Amino acid sequence: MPLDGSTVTDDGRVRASLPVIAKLADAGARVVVMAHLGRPKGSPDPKYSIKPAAERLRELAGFPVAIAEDVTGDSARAASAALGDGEVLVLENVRFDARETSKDDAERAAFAAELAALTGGNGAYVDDAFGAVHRKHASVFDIAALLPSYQGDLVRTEVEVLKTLTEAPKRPYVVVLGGSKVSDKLAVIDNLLGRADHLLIGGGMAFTFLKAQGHAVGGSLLEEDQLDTVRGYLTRAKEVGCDIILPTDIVVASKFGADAEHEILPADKLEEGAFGATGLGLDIGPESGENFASYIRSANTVFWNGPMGVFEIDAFAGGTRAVAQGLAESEAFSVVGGGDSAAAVRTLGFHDDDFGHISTGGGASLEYLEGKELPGLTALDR
Ligand SMILES: Nc1ncnc2c1ncn2[C@@H]1O[C@H](COP(=O)(O)OP(=O)(O)O)[C@@H](O)[C@H]1O
Ligand SMILES: O=C(OP(=O)(O)O)[C@H](O)COP(=O)(O)O
Repeated sequence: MPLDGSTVTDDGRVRASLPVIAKLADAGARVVVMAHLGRPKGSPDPKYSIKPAAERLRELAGFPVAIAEDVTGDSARAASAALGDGEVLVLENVRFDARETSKDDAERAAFAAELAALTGGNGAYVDDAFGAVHRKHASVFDIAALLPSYQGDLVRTEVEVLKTLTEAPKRPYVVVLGGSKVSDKLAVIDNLLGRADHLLIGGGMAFTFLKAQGHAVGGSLLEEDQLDTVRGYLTRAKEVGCDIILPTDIVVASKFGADAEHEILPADKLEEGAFGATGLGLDIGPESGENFASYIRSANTVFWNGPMGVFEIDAFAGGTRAVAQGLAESEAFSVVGGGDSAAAVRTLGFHDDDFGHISTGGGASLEYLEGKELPGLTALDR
């Protein structure tokens, strides 16, 4: 009974996970899907329940998909024991159990053993969760020590595409970074500096760069403790000949919300507007969007991770739309990475074929590009 570790979160990821699950089920396997969603703090927060994604999977699949009420508890054990050949069971969010993400090897191993036991002891593990291959988690890493383990088609395809970016990117190579997981992404910039020709920075992390240059950023996202690191990046970028391009204008809002008042301000005068020191920078401005798009149009390779602003609210979607439009018009080979970036381009009405490849892993693809060892991949080699 194979286990399939898939990050079935948004619709794009559900669709991306479906082929491997369907292939295993069609071959008559009993498939237990281990999936995570969001970052719950190791307890069952209904906001992060996997059920809506599992129901979506059921709709798309056209074959029986059972949904467990827990991860490795009574419900999961009973449902896995009742699975027939060619049937699929989706466990509740594996991150509802704190041992999934524990730093303690023994705790993770114990949880992995409970997951592996759901196969009845004679199963296999298929890792198709590309979005989580950079995590040393029980359902990604530890379980591979307990069961014969295989790479899923999604993971294989993602790695093949990313290899083309690390081995011989056609230049100019432009990397566009945004989003809100700022501390995750700052760390990868160090490595990208030596590889990309132009690094365009929008989204939440732009404010740590603007602040590092001495500008006030009001109430915008900011990682104070990363300022020295960012200053180091700015210096090193000059030394290695990589241009770091920051927004020159910002959409500043009175508060976070669809009904917020907002205005466009020069990036070096963010506190001089109507909302003073409490204004929130929620998108790059139109001048920056056009500038970013022009770099993208003249690139031969583009990697994009993270929306340029709070694209979920129309007033703050302009920067993300401009970058997506630039990509759709560009001849470059492009990779869009990250669950939210993929969701953004689809929400804004772009189609998958406007881009070279839409990756299901934001953090994972960044760490791959950095050349880091990814636990989910090394576990399979082992
Ligand atoms: N300036 C900003 N301030 C606050 N949130 C932002 C800003 N820019 C982008 N975001 C948010 O970042 C989120 C996506 O970030 P992240 O999870 O890092 O991206 P991904 O999943 O693509 O790697 C979106 O929900 C978006 O609203
Ligand atoms: O959403 C995900 O990745 P992404 O936001 O980096 O694309 C994955 O599910 C990994 O999530 P994590 O960053 O909470 O480990």
